[in-house]
Amino acid sequence: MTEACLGLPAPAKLNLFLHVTGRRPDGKHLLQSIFTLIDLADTVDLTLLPSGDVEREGVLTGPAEEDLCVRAARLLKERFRVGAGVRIRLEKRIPVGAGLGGGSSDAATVLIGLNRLWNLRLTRSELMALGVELGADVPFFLFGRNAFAEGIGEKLLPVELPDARYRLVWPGRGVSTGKIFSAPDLTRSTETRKIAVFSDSIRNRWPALPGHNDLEPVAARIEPAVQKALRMLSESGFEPRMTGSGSTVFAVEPEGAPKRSLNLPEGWLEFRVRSLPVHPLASWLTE
Ligand SMILES: C[C@@](CO)(OP(=O)(O)O)[C@H](O)COP(=O)(O)OP(=O)(O)OC[C@H]1O[C@@H](n2ccc(N)nc2=O)[C@H](O)[C@@H]1O
Ligand SMILES: Nc1ncnc2c1ncn2[C@@H]1O[C@H](COP(=O)(O)OP(=O)(O)O)[C@@H](O)[C@H]1O
Repeated sequence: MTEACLGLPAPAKLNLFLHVTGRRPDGKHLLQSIFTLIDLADTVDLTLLPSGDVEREGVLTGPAEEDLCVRAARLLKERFRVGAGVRIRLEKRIPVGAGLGGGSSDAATVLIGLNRLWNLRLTRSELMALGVELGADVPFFLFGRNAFAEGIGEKLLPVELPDARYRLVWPGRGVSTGKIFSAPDLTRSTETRKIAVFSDSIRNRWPALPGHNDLEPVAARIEPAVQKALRMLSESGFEPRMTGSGSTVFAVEPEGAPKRSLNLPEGWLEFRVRSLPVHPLASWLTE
């Protein structure tokens, strides 16, 4: 029997490094990156509605057409001519526009949950092909485990990462991904490297992170709070890096290091998180 109500996790991600290696003919940027899942998560509640409506509740107040949960549900409903509907209740913990992939992860969780609630029996790769229509990070969350990414993030290979604790600082505001990618001073031609170069570096040099984030200097220029967050973590003895297009900065927290909180400006947030080896819903994804 199919459940009529599901309460599901949507974990955040970090980009351990992010290289911009070129552009596609449509202007989107080609990347190389390692994505890791972390245990900071939103909760998505899905309730089956026989009426066929897609309804939403929660803290996001923008137009429903821009809500990635609603867009994910409507995409599935229209593509597979589903008669049933859903009420989506979102409990948001992942800051918005933070480079933590919260919206993409929420959308991926909606796809995974509705696949079950609406009894669609779509495979992981079918869900990933739908997911990339919603955003470049969505396929990663449907892939279900830590990954080396190429293309715009849709070409994924599994990668083994050490179990790690990370310290995150969200500097009180988000940054726009579009603004970062359209900046004239963005480096767009970092040389493409083989995945082995990055995995060897992780094996031999951890907790030092491989590579760098090409989006970091641009975000730090556009949003001085990002620069300040990097400086604060660095002055506290960490080796900070920005995730994705920002605004969150993070650092590997060495095992056994003192757990002192940072003295952050008002409105900023600090998170201590652990890496996840697999997505909490990985067992719901079938080949
Ligand atoms: C940078 C990354 C890395 O994980 O994540 P975030 O930091 O946003 O979480 C992603 O590539 C974010 O991809 P995605 O989430 O699809 O970006 P969107 O907000 O849809 O993109 C906003 C705009 O940025 C540009 N864009 C985005 C992705 C890309 N690979 N090249 C681009 O040029 C496009 O002009 C797009 O219209
Ligand atoms: N469920 C959602 N959670 C967060 N942001 C969402 C969601 N649905 C739509 N958005 C929009 O997506 C944009 C990117 O949000 P988010 O995924 O949090 O950031 P990032 O891409 O930096 O990781 C925001 O501008 C926000 O308005």
